[in-house]
Amino acid sequence: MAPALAVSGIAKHFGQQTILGGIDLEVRPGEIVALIGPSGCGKSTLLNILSGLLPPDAGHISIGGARTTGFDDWRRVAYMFQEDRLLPWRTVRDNVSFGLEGSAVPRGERRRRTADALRLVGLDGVATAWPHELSGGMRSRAALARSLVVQPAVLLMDEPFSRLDPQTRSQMHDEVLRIQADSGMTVIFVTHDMEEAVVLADRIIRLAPHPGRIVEALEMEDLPRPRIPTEPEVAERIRQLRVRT
Ligand SMILES: Nc1ncnc2c1ncn2[C@@H]1O[C@H](COP(=O)(O)OP(=O)(O)OP(=O)(O)O)[C@@H](O)[C@H]1O
Repeated sequence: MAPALAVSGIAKHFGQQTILGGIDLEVRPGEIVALIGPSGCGKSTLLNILSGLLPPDAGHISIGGARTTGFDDWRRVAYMFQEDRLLPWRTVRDNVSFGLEGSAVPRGERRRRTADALRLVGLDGVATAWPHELSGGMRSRAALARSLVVQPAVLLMDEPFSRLDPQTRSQMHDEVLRIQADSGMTVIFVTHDMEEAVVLADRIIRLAPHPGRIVEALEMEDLPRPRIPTEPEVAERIRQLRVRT
């Protein structure tokens, strides 16, 4: 099967600085990949390139086996940012349906998909609430629903849960794993939280700076799920990862 996402020779420069110096990566359909590495090594830059927001200076990206050529190729790639970016003047439902704005999806289908996405994250009861009425965890769910409404083949997340308290963060991890298992979508996320990396990822990719490059890929598939961070085997993986970074 073709990789869900493949990048080859991706490079990016800002001024004189080489931020990414030739990244090669293949992610298979349904895989969950964590990108880790020290601050400034180019994780967000790589995610911005994978999302189609930022053009690379060299290299190319394929989605589902097809080389990307234009905006439309990224239709089924969703991007969840560190901040939830909810629009305060829109209800929860209208924030979620915003994910489909500008797409060719007809109105009835939009309504249906929005309701499905809200149900999937457990927010169907607060569809008409305003963002300021929501808790941090609910805002995060709304942001996730806005990403899911496009029915993404690939979900990119840049430290999406870093602002949540540990308990809510752990609930969001369960949600992501449940939704991934149901949908089969591919997930690539950036994190500084080694516990998050171990609990979620099938593979952990470590980057190093100057220039940003991949230095290690750790297969995690041998670690049984569900992964409870306090269980000895899981705790040991987290500890090993912390020592390495
Ligand atoms: N638009 C830009 N213009 C100039 N330099 C930039 C730009 N965006 C990022 N950089 C620089 O590129 C480098 C990599 O930034 P990036 O945000 O990708 O790193 P990161 O690994 O995600 O860091 P963090 O973990 O702190 O989020 C940094 O040195 C940053 O200052």
